[in-house]
Amino acid sequence: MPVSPLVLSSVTKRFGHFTAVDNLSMEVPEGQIIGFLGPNGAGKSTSLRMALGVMPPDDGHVELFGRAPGIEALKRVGFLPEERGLYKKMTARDTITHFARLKGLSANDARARADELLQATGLDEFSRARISKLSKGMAQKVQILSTLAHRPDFLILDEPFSGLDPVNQQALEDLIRAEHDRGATILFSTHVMEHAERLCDRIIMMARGRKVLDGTLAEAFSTLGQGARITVEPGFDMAAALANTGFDATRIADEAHGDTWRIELPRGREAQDALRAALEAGAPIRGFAPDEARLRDVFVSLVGEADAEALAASEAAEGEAA
Ligand SMILES: Nc1ncnc2c1ncn2[C@@H]1O[C@H](COP(=O)(O)OP(=O)(O)OP(=O)(O)O)[C@@H](O)[C@H]1O
Repeated sequence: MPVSPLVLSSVTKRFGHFTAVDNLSMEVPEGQIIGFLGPNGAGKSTSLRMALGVMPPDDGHVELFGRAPGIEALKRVGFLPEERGLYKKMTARDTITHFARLKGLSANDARARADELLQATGLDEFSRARISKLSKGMAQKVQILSTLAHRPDFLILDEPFSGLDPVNQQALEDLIRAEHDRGATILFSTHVMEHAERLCDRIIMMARGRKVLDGTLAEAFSTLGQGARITVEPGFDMAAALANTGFDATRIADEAHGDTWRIELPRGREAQDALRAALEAGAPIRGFAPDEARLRDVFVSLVGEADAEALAASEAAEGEAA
């Protein structure tokens, strides 16, 4: 049996009276891409810091490649922290070379690897530019390349997509797939569920320090029954309107043009039946579609509206920052 790169067993972390991570157990098996999901403040970064041994848990224990986190295991890890930061006066090439050397590559190998990565990601013409001259997104790409320069067996990326524009987000998805094809195991945190939907073998969802889901994408979607989506004028309470019809409604998005509700379909009833019930209940309908479940719907259905609002707030904060 191969040793899993990471196992957390009943790990808890408190800050004063506040429990940031509550009795978390999770495993990252070799060769998988795992998405670690949840809104800001869910406890993702704290869990990753404990995984690396940067912060000891108050309870429970951590195994990185089968042992308590230590120097040998950490050589096999590439970690992108949430706090970004590079030496501003170094060039892009020297930065990547420097990090690769710190992790044990020879000077020649490190430089060759820096050149290869800069070329593969379209940054070769900036290879001799100082970090201070690069855009924020480009500097972040250089930091990501520095994280994987030593060809780590295990990549731990804390919010790697945050701060990148859509083109660079796509490029990063491609890079993660390429690293996976090279044989790396990958754990990345995000509050943007769509990246996980496209990339992951498995996902682990967190809310308020607790794990709320751990499984394959198919398993995640199977927690939702069949459904329909109905968009109504803002403010209309679909849950109340359908209260006696046998359909459960959860608001999944509120936008200027209307509120979208997901209607859970009991066995044997169709999306059209839900539409009919909504019309009979006087709903001011603006849109209707049989449901194509998304991961964020799984999250909302598992954690309820309060945490769903926290997720929406994280996404909004990201939009402002980008
Ligand atoms: N060193 C600390 N001292 C006190 N509270 C902390 C500390 N680190 C984290 N917290 C709190 O623990 C909670 C979990 O934070 P954490 O950073 O792990 O969440 P997260 O899911 O990674 O979200 P984010 O993306 O915002 O970092 C938050 O409420 C945060 O304020």
